[in-house]
Amino acid sequence: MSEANERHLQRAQAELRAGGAVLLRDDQNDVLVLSPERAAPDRLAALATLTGAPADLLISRRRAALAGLVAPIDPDDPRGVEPVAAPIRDIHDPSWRLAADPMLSGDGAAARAHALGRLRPAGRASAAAIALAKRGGLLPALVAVELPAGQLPGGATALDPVIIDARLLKEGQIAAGHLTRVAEARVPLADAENCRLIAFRPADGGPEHLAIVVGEPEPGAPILARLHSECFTGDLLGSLRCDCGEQLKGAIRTMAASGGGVVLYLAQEGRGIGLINKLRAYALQDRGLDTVDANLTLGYEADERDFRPAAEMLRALGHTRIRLLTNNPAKVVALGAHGIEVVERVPHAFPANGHNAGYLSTKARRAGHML
Ligand SMILES: Nc1nc2c(ncn2[C@@H]2O[C@H](COP(=O)(O)OP(=O)(O)OP(=O)(O)O)[C@@H](O)[C@H]2O)c(=O)[nH]1
Ligand SMILES: [Zn+2]
Repeated sequence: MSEANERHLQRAQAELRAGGAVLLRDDQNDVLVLSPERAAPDRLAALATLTGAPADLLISRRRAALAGLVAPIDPDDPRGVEPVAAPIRDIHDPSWRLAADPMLSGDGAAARAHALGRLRPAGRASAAAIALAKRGGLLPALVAVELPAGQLPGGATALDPVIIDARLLKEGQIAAGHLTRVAEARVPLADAENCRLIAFRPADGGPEHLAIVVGEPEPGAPILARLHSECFTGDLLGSLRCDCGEQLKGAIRTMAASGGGVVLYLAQEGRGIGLINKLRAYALQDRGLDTVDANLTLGYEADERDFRPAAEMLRALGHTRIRLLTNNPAKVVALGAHGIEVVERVPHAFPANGHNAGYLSTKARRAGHML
């Protein structure tokens, strides 16, 4: 993707996050959207009265099923993450918001069914809008109106939308972007005195990824490496809900004890759904869902990560053959697909504590982790 397009996407994402409107253009039809968790009620009302037709709530098919709008859908059915559109009968009647509530709280199925009309599959521009919301760490639930391609009704000018080409959000184009190595410093760690941090900045202006270079890993040799997705709760606070803190410190210690290695600290909090949504997923887990179903309920995939930036960083550091510390076979496959040879998978498991046994067994049972 060109730098101008990356910049444009970032602008659209920021606008949606700030409660503003985005118009996504496609050759079928355009769609004008607002995020109901961010946009002011008067803006939502202005959007809903823009054309003669009602505005739609765009949500995942699974969320629609959980909200009682369509028949239940099997947890492993891939159609669950497809976006659907449900007409909002009256934007001023807050019942429709129950289907856009992260927790799907209350016993609002009847109210939801009354507040929302007959569901239909979302078009391409709407699917792109949902991808934009996900990129921005928002709940994938949007209020939208469909417009004929290339037209913007007079009333829409007041909403002052950022206009983007929906095709920019096609999968594969959004993620990697090229990375620029921007800063480097020596940072002695308690567990690894000889340590350097190298920061990489994505072209789209997204958050930076870090390489934690422990010791002196030899370029060309199959070095020890770990892909570690950011976990504020586990890495920083020592949360017992997951195993991230131990895995991070454990990797650094293992590398320091064996001559060196590289931990890639990836800005992919919550397996790519962001911290806010991870906290929402935790709240759903406290109601009995497992980590996979919690993500799916929010309208996210079980794992939204793209490991291309990791492969790119390894290549930039001169390491194309690695021994990967992981229990996750998907990381081995993803690196292989992006030109990094994983010559060995090194198991990286830690004993369960009193809080994360269920989390770990779900990883093994539903995400194929070798635990
Ligand atoms: N959505 C979600 N993310 C979680 C949850 N618990 C931990 N995470 C995130 O999961 C990620 C953990 O990733 P990693 O440890 O890199 O990877 P992994 O897929 O578990 O694979 P390993 O290499 O075997 O550790 C971090 O971004 C955490 O924030 C959860 O319950 N829900
Ligand atoms: Zn964690």
